[in-house]
Amino acid sequence: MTQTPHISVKDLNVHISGNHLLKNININIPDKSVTSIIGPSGCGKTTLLKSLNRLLDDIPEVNISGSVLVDGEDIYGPKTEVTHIRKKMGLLAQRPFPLPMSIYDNIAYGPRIHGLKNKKELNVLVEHYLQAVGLWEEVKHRLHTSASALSIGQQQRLCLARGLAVEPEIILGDESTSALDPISTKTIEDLLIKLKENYTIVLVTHILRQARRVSDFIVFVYMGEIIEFGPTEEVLLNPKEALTKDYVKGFIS
Ligand SMILES: Nc1ncnc2c1ncn2[C@@H]1O[C@H](COP(=O)(O)OP(=O)(O)OP(=O)(O)O)[C@@H](O)[C@H]1O
Repeated sequence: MTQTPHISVKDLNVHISGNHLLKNININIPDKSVTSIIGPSGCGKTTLLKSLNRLLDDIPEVNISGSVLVDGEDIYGPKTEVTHIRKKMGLLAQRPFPLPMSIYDNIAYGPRIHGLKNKKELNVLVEHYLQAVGLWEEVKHRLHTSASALSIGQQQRLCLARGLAVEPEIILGDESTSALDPISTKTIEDLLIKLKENYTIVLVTHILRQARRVSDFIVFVYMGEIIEFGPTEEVLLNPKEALTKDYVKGFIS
């Protein structure tokens, strides 16, 4: 793989309540590209994604060993602060969760927490990130109305904009289009393809066609193990491993 890794996972093992959910995970996730994690239900896709920004920490009876290097820094290192790690990553969940406030305040929320108070600068920033997700024209006349009045697809783009406004380097998406209609799904997919110019993107998806449309690289996970990792066309059209072949042909689901 020629691209520089942005995230390097080394010998990662995750146990929850004694169950070995991720087994000896080793992977270099390339910078400024889309990597999709695919695999059957319950194979550990979301667990792997969550391990990348320490979202597993709060689970009772979790045991994590190995390392996840982001920009060369081990996020599980004893001196690493979780807030510092999370600031680098924006998470787009399955369903949009706009904050119970206006469209404007949703975007301004993160920058305000980080100390930005100047109204003009906030205005510029709110417009910039709403433009970035293609929402500006749709909402510019109602910025101070409640975000919850937006459609689900618009809310998901708002959540993406809210995440981008704290200037992460990495976007993590967990089945981020599963609650959306086909048009909103396409809008989010097109946005992710555009955003990879500036961000490293890691997605979990169970939709193979989506993985093919948006990803540069595919990780196929089966029963907590990485079976195959490589460029999208190779893994989906010409897989090396028998298990991957069975999965892409629909023999295992
Ligand atoms: N907090 C938890 N406590 C106990 N078991 C868990 C927990 N989180 C996940 N698991 C178990 O870990 C396994 C992997 O779950 P995970 O959500 O990572 O799979 P997945 O591949 O994302 O599945 P799906 O496609 O169905 O969302 C499953 O057997 C699940 O029940």
